[in-house]
Amino acid sequence: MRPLTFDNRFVRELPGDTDNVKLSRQVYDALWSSVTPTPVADPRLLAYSPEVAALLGWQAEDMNDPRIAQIFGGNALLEGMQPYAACYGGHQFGGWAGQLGDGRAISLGESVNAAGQRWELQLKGAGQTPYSRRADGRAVLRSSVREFLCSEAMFHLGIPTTRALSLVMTGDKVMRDMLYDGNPALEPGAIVCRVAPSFIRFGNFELPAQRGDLGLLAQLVDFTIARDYPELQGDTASKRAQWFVEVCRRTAIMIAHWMRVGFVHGVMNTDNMSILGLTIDYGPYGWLEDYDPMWTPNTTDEHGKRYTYGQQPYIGHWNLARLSDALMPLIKDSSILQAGLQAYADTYTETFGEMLAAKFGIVTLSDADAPWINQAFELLHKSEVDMTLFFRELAEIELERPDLAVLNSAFYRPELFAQQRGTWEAWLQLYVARLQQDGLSDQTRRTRMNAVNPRFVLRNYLAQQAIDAATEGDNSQILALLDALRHPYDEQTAYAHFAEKRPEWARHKAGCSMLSCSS
Ligand SMILES: Nc1ncnc2c1ncn2[C@@H]1O[C@H](COP(=O)(O)OP(=O)(O)OP(=O)(O)O)[C@@H](O)[C@H]1O
Ligand SMILES: [Mg+2]
Repeated sequence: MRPLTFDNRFVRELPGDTDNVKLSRQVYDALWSSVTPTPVADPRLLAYSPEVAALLGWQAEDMNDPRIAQIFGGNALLEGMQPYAACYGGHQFGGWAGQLGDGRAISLGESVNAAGQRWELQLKGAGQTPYSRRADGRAVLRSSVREFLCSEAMFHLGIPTTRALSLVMTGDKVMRDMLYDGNPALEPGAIVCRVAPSFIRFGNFELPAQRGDLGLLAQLVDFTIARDYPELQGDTASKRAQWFVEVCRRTAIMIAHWMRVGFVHGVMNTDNMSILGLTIDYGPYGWLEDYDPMWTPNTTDEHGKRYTYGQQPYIGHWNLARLSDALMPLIKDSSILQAGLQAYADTYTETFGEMLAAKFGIVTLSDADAPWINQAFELLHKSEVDMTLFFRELAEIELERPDLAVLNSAFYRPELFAQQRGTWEAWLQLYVARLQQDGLSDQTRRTRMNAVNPRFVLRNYLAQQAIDAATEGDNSQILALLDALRHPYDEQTAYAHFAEKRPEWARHKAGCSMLSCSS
């Protein structure tokens, strides 16, 4: 196996915990604790991402080395790794939750590849840390398969995200109450190795701010700017101001992409918001099937409906406002923070507007387009239409012979389509008239639309089928899905079965239509 070069700036430049016990506790005056992964019984590599391996400088022969399962199962370290768990807090479901920290994520080190790119490696489910609270620090197979596949699916969809290098089954069992209904059971354990330039979250800044530790806060802010935003220029105050605006901008772009593809994060607490604007923590996430802005996959949020699809742009703003509260004692000038929040709103509106235009195959949207676009979304909701299939098939409309039949496969309930047929026909006329104004050929429009409207997303039931097979010892579906999701905008007829709408059996099944945070 080719060696990796490590340059562990986070632990080298920032203060760490002086106490070396794993015991769950409050950690002050420090941003991390040194902690090694807890060994597992029989680590086996179930899958890996060749693209992420390549980022590190590894090829198939490196990944086939038996030491890979040992390292990414937490039983061995590579030369240069300095494992640690980060100390952070967060607002969860709208309230301040105090210290949280990496309860089960252990960063192994910051590898620097031949091109000079920094990729931090982090195990999720590697055992207890000082931040585990009352939990075991482990992760189950089902949640690890979901994290592994979705990280890579999101990347290939063009969405900023943490990546996943490997999926290792540990050979140990983990006790979980999957539905939080008082029926805990043993499940197979697994570990994902995630990869990102940085795993710093909004919550890393909030915790020292809440504790009034301005020195620590300033150190972390200036470290983040120096390591992760090296392009920012100027004196310290100016860099901090530009940085906050940039964090806001990136967060807006990330969330606009989620809305474009129908991704619902499910648990947008501030400890799950990356300072780089990357999608992080693939827990109870889900993909919209029938279009419903009020849908959330997270059973914990079933009644609160805080983290539904439609709320995400607003929650992004709310979370940035909490980050801005944390930075206020440091940045002091509220107009700077206000400018950042305004940049969030403006960037979101502009980016999502462009995406919406592209999704419908329109060159540029204007206010005059609002009525027919709003009507389209109302109809999608009322008629129970699959969002992904709708936009993909909409590209097949021909201006000379517009025919609603191209959309047939997107309807979950044909009887609703039949009932609302007149409204749909009227809408189609408006849409076609609007397309004619742009004068694009059918072919040009189709190509443009298919570049932003995926054929393949990680449908909730597909992930569950891959999990069920893996639990029986068959990883072939994980590999097939990983492969299909590599080219989400291509037709890939060989994978047509992964593009089908949710089957009826999955409508109310756990793991397919609803997920708890238990993982
Ligand atoms: N130390 C832990 N051990 C086992 N399970 C945990 C632990 N910490 C969190 N979890 C599980 O994960 C759920 C979500 O927790 P949280 O958002 O803190 O982070 P996470 O999912 O562990 O990981 P990350 O944000 O790093 O992706 C919790 O409801 C719990 O089920
Ligand atoms: Mg989390």
